[in-house]
Amino acid sequence: MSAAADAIISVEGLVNRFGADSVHENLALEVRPGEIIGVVGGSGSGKSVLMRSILALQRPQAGRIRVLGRDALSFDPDSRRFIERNTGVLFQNAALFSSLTVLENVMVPMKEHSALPERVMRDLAMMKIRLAGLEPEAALKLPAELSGGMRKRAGIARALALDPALLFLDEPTAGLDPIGAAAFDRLILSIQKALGLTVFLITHDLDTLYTICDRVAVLADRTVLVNAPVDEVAGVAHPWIQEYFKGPRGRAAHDAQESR
Ligand SMILES: Nc1ncnc2c1ncn2[C@@H]1O[C@H](COP(=O)(O)OP(=O)(O)OP(=O)(O)O)[C@@H](O)[C@H]1O
Repeated sequence: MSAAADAIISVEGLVNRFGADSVHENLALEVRPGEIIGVVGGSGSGKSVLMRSILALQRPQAGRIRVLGRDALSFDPDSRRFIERNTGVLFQNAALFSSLTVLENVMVPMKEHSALPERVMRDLAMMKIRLAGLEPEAALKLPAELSGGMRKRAGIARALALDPALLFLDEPTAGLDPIGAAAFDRLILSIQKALGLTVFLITHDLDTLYTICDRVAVLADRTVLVNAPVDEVAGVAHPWIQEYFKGPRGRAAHDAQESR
């Protein structure tokens, strides 16, 4: 079987343009089952647009996108539902419903996609809340009553509500202090291992790349320049890559990994 056939996400020939602005031209990306792929690139390089295209929240001008063996750009409602049912997403601001408690937020996808009795949904939602590292008391709180880190954990619990095969995380450690960010990295890794998930992770956080990502895809020049293990990527002779990985923060993250 070819690598493309093995891929859990496969993107080919992707084109995204907004008016005269071209964001992606002939972009290709493959994500393998069970890996954590870190997606990096400068601000405005099109990381979120790529994630939104894969999730069919945004229609590209051209390209083929397959997710879990289905055509992600198909209008067929069964394919759409299958992908939605098997995909969890943590958006940048966690995007929780502000008038619902954490527990109710986690139950939203269950109510939409399953016919389980309310009591069973509650028990399952409590399991996800614990899995995301929240105390059970957090379940009855509103998002506004939580810290930023706890809101992200609540967002993870909701993303895991339907036991997805694929988890999308948009800058999960943004806005967290370094200790909170390191704890969140550990959480992502432990959940990924426990559940055998494939994780698509947009980040600017070099520590995240070095500590938990199996491969790193760099978006630059409107395409994926390279998709490889972090040490290989850091050696690629491209101005943005060199500035990012060999600048003071990149060197510190690399040295921290070496001393682990
Ligand atoms: N709906 C839209 N309409 C017009 N332009 C858009 C739209 N969505 C994104 N863009 C543009 O596409 C480009 C890529 O945006 P995107 O949000 O994907 O960047 P990013 O790599 O995620 O950036 P950041 O790291 O700052 O979050 C930007 O120039 C942005 O202004």
